[in-house]
Amino acid sequence: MFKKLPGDEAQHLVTTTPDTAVVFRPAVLKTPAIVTIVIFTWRLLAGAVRLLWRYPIASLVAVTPSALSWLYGWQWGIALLVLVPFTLTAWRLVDRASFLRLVGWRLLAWWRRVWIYRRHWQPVMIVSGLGRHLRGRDYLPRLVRVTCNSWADLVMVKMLAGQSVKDWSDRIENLAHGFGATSCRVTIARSGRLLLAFPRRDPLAVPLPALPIPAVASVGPVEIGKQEDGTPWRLKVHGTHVLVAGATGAGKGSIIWSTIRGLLPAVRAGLVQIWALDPKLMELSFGRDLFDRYAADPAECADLLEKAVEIMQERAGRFAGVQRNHVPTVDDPFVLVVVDEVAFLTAYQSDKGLKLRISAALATLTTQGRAVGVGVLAALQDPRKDVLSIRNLFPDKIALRLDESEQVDMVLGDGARDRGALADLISPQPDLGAGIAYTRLETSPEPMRARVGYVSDADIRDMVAVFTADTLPLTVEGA
Ligand SMILES: Nc1ncnc2c1ncn2[C@@H]1O[C@H](COP(=O)(O)OP(=O)(O)OP(=O)(O)O)[C@@H](O)[C@H]1O
Repeated sequence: MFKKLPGDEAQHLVTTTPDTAVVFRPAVLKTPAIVTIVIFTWRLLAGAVRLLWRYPIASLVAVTPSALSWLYGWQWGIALLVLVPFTLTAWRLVDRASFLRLVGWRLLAWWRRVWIYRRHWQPVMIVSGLGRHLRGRDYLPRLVRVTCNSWADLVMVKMLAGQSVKDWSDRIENLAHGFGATSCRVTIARSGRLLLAFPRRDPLAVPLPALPIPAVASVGPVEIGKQEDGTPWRLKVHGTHVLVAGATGAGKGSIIWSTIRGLLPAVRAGLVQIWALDPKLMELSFGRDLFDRYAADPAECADLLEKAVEIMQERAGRFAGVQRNHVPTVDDPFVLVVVDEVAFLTAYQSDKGLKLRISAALATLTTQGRAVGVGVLAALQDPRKDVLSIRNLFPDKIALRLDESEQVDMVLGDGARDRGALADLISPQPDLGAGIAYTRLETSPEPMRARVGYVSDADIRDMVAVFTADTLPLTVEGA
């Protein structure tokens, strides 16, 4: 309220340098007290109206006990003060979900707005360079609204005129630390307005066990883990191609196995075939019985990829002019080509002939396969362009823990790290960071943080056991 006015600065300009003959003192005009009183009264009234307008319920809660005491006696005011928290606690115990939706998150948002964001807004904006202090006056972006959900505070901000989204995305670390959060995600709400997400807690801090094998045979997005907001992480594999990049031990195996696990009933029903390429001879050999085709030797891998291209071209010829999208059936199942450590077959392949054949087949599959029901799920450790030149042919990408910050944009596309995909900062400790990933889907530029379930060796053995014993559920989606 007691902001410095521009005139206040002038009072301190008293003289020039001591040895000069010219001394000047700016004229200071005394403002009559009544003008100051009117200004402050006006500000007080405007503030009260604004408060009522923005927080009608909170204002009502604050005003009602005083009004009751004044009208009917203090006992009524006290009774209300006891009754309201009692009722709210009872409501929370009986129906937590409706309490949180209607009251809990609003109260929390109000409290966090006042205690965290309003209190620290001015220093954080000035120090981070998002606000300006010019001639005694602060020019700050406006804090429009704070809302809360189960995992984060969502802060709507009106940028200063002339600011760009990049000015904000370059300062996500300043914002996160300034407001006491571990990270900050920036999204555009509408022209001139941004939505900043500050996670309050990390629902992905604890490893997730492997998800149960679904009861229904479906090729639809496969549930493989949990997203940061607590909702299931569903990975689409039919109708797209997915590239998974991560340093060694980041959890690439978990993504591959969780996807296979989710597709298992559909494989049993004949709607999906999984073709596995395992040049490292480690990851996929474990579940060989689950795959329709399996290759480890580079020459066999080249043959297998060319076979997939053949099926793709045969289907393309048959579907031309008849159907534009593939519907999985027993006659034309969805073929998922899973490649573990694709760079072994491309960049690190010493046989030039094989390397050319494999790269050409992969490029053909990733450019033409999705409409005819042939998809590629490829994992790699090193996302540099020379390691995998066809990186951009994968519409959907997943970045697990990466070694360097520059690799994030290589995998997820330009600007992904600035928007909050801090894949290089994921903990290398397996229980804290393995399986945590940022994904960027073809349909959305915003990176999403999630953790995949951990499919252990015992889980894979169980999968093979139920699959070979034919004890999987065989309910087909939509049947
Ligand atoms: N989803 C997960 N949740 C928790 N821990 C995990 C998860 N996935 C993997 N881990 C842990 O990380 C270790 C390494 O995982 P994994 O072998 O899948 O990584 P990778 O990226 O495939 O490594 P590499 O490139 O060396 O094959 C596992 O032994 C396990 O302890």
